[in-house]
Amino acid sequence: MSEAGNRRGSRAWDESDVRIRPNKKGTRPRTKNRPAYEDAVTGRIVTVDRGRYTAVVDEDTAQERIVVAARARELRREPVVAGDLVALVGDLSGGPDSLARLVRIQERRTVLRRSADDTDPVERVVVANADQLVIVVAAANPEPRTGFIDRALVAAYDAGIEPLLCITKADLRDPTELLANYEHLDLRVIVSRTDDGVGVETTSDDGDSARLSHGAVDALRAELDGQVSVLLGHSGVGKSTMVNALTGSARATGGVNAVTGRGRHTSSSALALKAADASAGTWIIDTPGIRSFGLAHVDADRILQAFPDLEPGTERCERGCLHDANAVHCGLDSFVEEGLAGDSGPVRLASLRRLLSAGSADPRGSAHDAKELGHQ
Ligand SMILES: Nc1nc2c(ncn2[C@@H]2O[C@H](COP(=O)(O)OP(=O)(O)OP(=O)(O)O)[C@@H](O)[C@H]2O)c(=O)[nH]1
Ligand SMILES: [Zn+2]
Repeated sequence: MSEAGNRRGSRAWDESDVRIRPNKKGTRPRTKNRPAYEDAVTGRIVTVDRGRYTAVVDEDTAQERIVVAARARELRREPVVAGDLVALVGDLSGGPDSLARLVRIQERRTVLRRSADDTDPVERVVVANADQLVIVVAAANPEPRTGFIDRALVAAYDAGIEPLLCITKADLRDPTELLANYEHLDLRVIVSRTDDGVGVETTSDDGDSARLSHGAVDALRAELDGQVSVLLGHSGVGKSTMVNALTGSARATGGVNAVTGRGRHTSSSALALKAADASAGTWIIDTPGIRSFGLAHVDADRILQAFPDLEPGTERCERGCLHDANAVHCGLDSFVEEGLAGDSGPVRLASLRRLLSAGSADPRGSAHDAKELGHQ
């Protein structure tokens, strides 16, 4: 992960930021043809809707404002998504009907992709530059699915994004049994429940009131502080109830208007929201309609990085070993048997293998899962 200084405001534009169409003669170096855009301003994309890119500029200053932009022609083929840091030129006033021009996309630190599914055969980038993936699962109603959690963990590890498990509705069922599946992972867990007496008053996007326990909301707020966090969860788990508790009334009263200058967010694209009373750079990216992330290109070695106790054991593996349950002569077996990964080695290896199989690219399996996860 790059330094915090790169996170916002800086203009670390890279030569590889953008593909410029080759010039017709093809003789001069491309850079000479590129407009300098010296007056470009950095914006953070909060949402994308029908070819219009909503960005926040001069973030965390008195001039913070929302600017709507269209992509410059040379960027037409580049996806621009929530969380992207972009260079904007033109009318940056943010006034009604003003339209800026988006001329460059800053190199992304991380990328989350949506899985291909029946409605869309292509894996697509949905969120850029996230630091954390908050996997929101209810202890009950709806029933938790460990397969969903496992796939989300794999997607996070693969993307180099820190996962965090948020269990909601612990007032309905004790989540101890569910959490036992994850106790051998190095995974932060926050357990949330309603607290009818003194809980944080909040409302779901559907208008249901709830009081969430202060302890959980505060703990989550602390984990999110200063970070860009993506929230992922099935419909009904209490995600919007929690997001509204964290972002305050602006969103609960319908709107992203505080952030986007528009009415209620109806499209299913990701939406970045500013957390209330948080440090600069604290963003929560909600992902309506996105229930899983692409696992087609998952690299076992990247998952292994989340298991530093096991990783040295792969030196014993044959080249191309997948380290999964079907691997023959996987060096991890003897490494763990000899106790080199400590007492928790065997259970950690079992967890690793479960995750590796959750991320396996069985086309029938993933199509089935995509349906089960209720993709929109
Ligand atoms: N018992 C209990 N109910 C909760 C809790 N958190 C949220 N709820 C309720 O669960 C229902 C669903 O919550 P939402 O916040 O709408 O869930 P969501 O994940 O945003 O669902 P979608 O809006 O469909 O994406 C609402 O009636 C909430 O009041 C909780 O901790 N305990
Ligand atoms: Zn191996």
